[in-house]
Amino acid sequence: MALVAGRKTFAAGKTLLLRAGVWLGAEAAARGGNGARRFVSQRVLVESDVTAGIATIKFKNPPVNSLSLEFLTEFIICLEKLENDKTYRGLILTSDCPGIFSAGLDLREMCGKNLAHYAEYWRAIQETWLKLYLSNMVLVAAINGASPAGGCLMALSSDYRVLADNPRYRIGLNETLLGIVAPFWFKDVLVNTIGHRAAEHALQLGLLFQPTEALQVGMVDQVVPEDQVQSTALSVMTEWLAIPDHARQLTKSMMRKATADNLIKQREADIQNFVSFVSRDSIQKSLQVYLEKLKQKKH
Ligand SMILES: CCCCC/C=C\CCC/C=C/CC(=O)SCCNC(=O)CCNC(=O)[C@H](O)C(C)(C)COP(=O)(O)OP(=O)(O)OC[C@H]1O[C@@H](n2cnc3c(N)ncnc32)[C@H](O)[C@@H]1OP(=O)(O)O
Repeated sequence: MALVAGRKTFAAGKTLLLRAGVWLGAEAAARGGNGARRFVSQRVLVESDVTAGIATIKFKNPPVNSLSLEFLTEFIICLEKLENDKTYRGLILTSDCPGIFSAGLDLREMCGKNLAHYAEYWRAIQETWLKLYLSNMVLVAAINGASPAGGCLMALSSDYRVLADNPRYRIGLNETLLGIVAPFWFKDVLVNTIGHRAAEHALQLGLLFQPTEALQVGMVDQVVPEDQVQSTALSVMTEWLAIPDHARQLTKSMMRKATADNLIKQREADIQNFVSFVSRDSIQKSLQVYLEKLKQKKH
């Protein structure tokens, strides 16, 4: 396994510094005789079935799989490796943390940091979304836990969503509850998924849906017993992979390009918007209060 510190070039000629310890290793991990491979990085586990052409990424950033800059850096590298390796036609996204798919953006990346950090962080968020949303692979989200805000966006960016039937696993874009605003491209993805009226309602109220409600509103495609999430994701994947790649990929691109282009053409302005929004005193205060509430919940 190779541990490196280096630079990763992102779109718009910008760079994101890779933190020491990020896995870039080639297929260092175990390679079984049955075509199964397992890549190991610190926060992102990649298991793959080479024969089936299916990889599974398991988020492993305890306690809540928050989308920290370090997590995003590893995640983007894994996605790029899979995307560029024509062995893989399908990717399942799921969590290695019991009960949590992802808690969304890491609030600590948005609090008490300098402007350059906010800009770097937001660029990584944009990059992650663009890579997920425009992936040539079939993406199936096997949602095995709570999935608020940025966690919900990751699921919504997949082609199909299977959610575990557990009332504690709520999913939605709850930004307004934190006193912040979901950016326009989060909103666009939600509108594309559940329609304008339902999205307006959900976004203004910051609704987090229980599984049956999420199914009803169209935020997820299937709700299944918890122990069947992975097997269902796999059988959905098999169905989708039966479609010729070129036809499916062109269709996916036709459906998604305009939404992605909307961000691509104004990436820098979007970063500046985020930086000036999040660095306001009032927003910093709201985020701190929210984080404090999360901490106190336990006591
Ligand atoms: C007009 C122009 C507008 C432009 C604006 C542009 C952008 C602004 C908007 C940016 C978009 C943001 C999207 C987001 O993703 S914001 C993040 C939203 N996330 C949440 O609200 C989730 C919060 N967390 C929870 O609800 C729960 O933690 C849970 C995920 C349901 C899990 O519950 P539980 O298992 O009970 O765990 P705890 O609550 O006890 O948490 C354990 C531990 O983790 C910390 N933590 C939780 N969530 C986060 C997080 N998102 N970031 C950082 N840390 C988190 C929590 O504080 C606990 O820490 P301690 O162990 O230290 O107490």
